[in-house]
This record gives sequence, structure tokens and C-alpha cells, in this order.
Amino acid sequence: MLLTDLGWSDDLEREFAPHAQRGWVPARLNRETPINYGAFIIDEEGDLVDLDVVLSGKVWHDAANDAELPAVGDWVALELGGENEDHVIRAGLTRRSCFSRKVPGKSTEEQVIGANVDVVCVVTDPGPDHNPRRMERYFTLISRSRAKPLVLINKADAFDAGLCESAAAELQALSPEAEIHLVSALKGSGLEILQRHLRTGVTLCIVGSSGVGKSTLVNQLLGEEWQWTGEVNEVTGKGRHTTVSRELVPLDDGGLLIDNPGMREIQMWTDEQTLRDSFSDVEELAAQCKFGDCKHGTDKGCAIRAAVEAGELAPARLESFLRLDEEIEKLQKRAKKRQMTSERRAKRAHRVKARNLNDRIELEREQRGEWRE
Ligand SMILES: Nc1nc2c(ncn2[C@@H]2O[C@H](COP(=O)(O)OP(=O)(O)OP(=O)(O)O)[C@@H](O)[C@H]2O)c(=O)[nH]1
Ligand SMILES: [Zn+2]
Repeated sequence: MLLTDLGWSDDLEREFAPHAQRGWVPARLNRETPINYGAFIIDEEGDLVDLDVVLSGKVWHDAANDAELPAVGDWVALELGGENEDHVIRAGLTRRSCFSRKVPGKSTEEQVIGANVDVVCVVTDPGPDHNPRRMERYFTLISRSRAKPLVLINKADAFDAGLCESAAAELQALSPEAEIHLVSALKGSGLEILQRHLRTGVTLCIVGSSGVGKSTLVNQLLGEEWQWTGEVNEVTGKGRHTTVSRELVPLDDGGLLIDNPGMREIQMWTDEQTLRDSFSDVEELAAQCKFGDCKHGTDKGCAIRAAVEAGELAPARLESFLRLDEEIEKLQKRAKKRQMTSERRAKRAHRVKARNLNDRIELEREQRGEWRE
């Protein structure tokens, strides 16, 4: 195996030159747990080796926030440790692309799903999972990530052909440049599309709601012995995933896959504009309300209420729409707080560095006999 099979390029080689001089080796992070990372290196015999590695304090300190910390898919400079020693990540290399989402729950932190991802494959279906608003947000995030968007509308075997076609057309209208296909993982179609993208060194990341058939697709790519399974656990009613952390997996036929086992409905990294955009359909309705200052409560001639009553808009969406301004205000407050924390952290790190430098200067003076009380 070669480094290029893992996605290594001439640009990276150039950037890595100073690290190579220090005896460090290039490694690509393939997994992330709360306590450490896993990394692939290619050893002298040309074999792929999977190592447990740790982060150096410097890399940790230099990251302004979690999103800047090394993540699955990142290329790093690794100092190999001897026996009973840790292998240490000494530096991160520049990301070519970065696909991220908002951390589940209340925080506004950004979480990296995959670094250096070439293609983000969103799996959906023509029926219950079909949701143009959500797909719009996926497209926004993918274009921000600099990866290529690929949409697989799965389970085409189980839905009426007309419905399939109209779902595909509706999504295509949102993003003319996205590649969109109707597939059936069950019948084995769709696999060849993934394989066509997965050329040597290409990294593809699979995302999508629970139950759309991601595992079924991945299982076909990875073969039988892979731990993912579409079988439903009798007790929990959920798929039986033996791993919950994200992983970068090199495939036998070329290319690399970032899977997202256990990933539920994606809650994406969203800023004010994305949040507003996701309610553009409701905004459109609001423009049709009789009164310009309609509160969409009991006001006469409210187009939004009318849509809810006609069953064209989910009541829950109206609720979220009414809380939109409040949500945006919270988002801004949290962003401000986060900025203050990271500034404080940076100042502290700076003080520590300055102190270390002073200590070293004093030590060197002492060694030269220049030190006087
Ligand atoms: N009819 C039909 N069913 C499918 C197809 N692909 C997957 N399924 C079924 O859909 C169910 C869910 O599939 P999974 O592959 O587990 O879905 P998932 O996206 O991995 O779901 P999570 O693991 O919860 O994220 C399973 O019962 C599959 O057999 C398909 O192409 N056609
Ligand atoms: Zn109204």
C-alpha cells in the first residue's frame, strides 16, 4: 500500500518536508475516541499499520476551538514512540476540506464529521425521509465543506416510480450541481455509483437519517465480515452497531469511507442565515398574511394558521417558527460566550508560553555563568 492510497498528495508532501526533517512520519487519523485517536501509517515494508496515538500539548493549545483539533480524516505529523512510549501527534497538516455539523444538544459548538472529505454522500428515501428543507441545509453545509455533493435516494424498489422521480426532481432543483440518483441498496443498485466515486485516494463520507439504508449500502461495500449490520435488535428495536465512533476505512477496491454508525438525525452546524433559510417556506406563507404585523396567533387572515388547519404545514414547524427570533438570539449569545472563552484560553496559553521562554533564557544564562543574584 502507498500513502497515495490513503489520499496523500504532492501538496501534502511539500507541506510535510520540515516535519520529515525532524524524523516525524505522515499519518492519517482514522478514528477518534474521547481519550485518544487512531492513525494509519505506511511502514517500511509498505504495509498499512493502525496505531493508537495521542495529541501533543502544543497541538491542543494551538487549537482555538474543538473544530480546529485534529479529527477523523486529518493528516498529521506523528512522532513514533519507542517501546512502551506513546506515538505523539506533533502537528496537523492543512485541511483540503472539512465537513462539519452542530453538536447535538444545546451547544453551538461545531463538530467535524470528516476532514479531507472529497465526496459527501447523503442517503435519503422518496417517502418518509424526503425533506427538501433539510436537504437544502445539507447542500449548504456540503458547499461550505468544499466536498462534492452526492445524493442517493434509496429504497426506490419500495416506492411508486412517479413518486421517486418527483422526489429526485425536487431535490435536483435545490442544487443543480449535485449528483442525484435513485437506488436500491436491497436490490444491489447504488453500489456501482459509490464505486465509481471511490477511486484511489478519494474519501467519501456517508450521512443521512436513521433507517434510510446507510448500513445496508456500507455492508455491500465492505463485505460480509464487517461489523455493521442492518439486522434489528429484538430488544432495543435498533440496528446492532458494535461501534459508536466514526471511522475512516480504506476499501479493498480503492478509496476510503467515513462511516457514521449510530448517527441519528443530523443536527447541523447552523448560523443565523442557515436557520432563517430553513424556514423560507414559512416566511413565504407569512408574506401572505392579511396584516403586515401578523403575530400568527389569533390574528384574522393568518396564512400560516390557515396552512396548519389545511394540513399543509406541521403545527410543530409553526411552533419552531414562532420561536425563531428567540433561537437566533440564544445562538448569538452562545457564540459571544464561546468567543470570550477561547480568547481567555488563548491568553492563558500565551502567558504559559511566555513564562516557559523566560525560564529557558534564564537557564541558558545560568549555564553560561552570567547569572547574578
Ligand atoms: N425496500 C428497501 N428496504 C431497504 C433498502 N435499503 C435498506 N432497507 C431496509 O431499511 C432498514 C434500515 O436500513 P439500515 O441500513 O439499517 O439503515 P441505516 O441508515 O443504517 O440506519 P441507522 O443504522 O439507524 O443509521 C432495514 O430494514 C433495511 O433492510 C432498500 O433499498 N429497499
Ligand atoms: Zn400570520
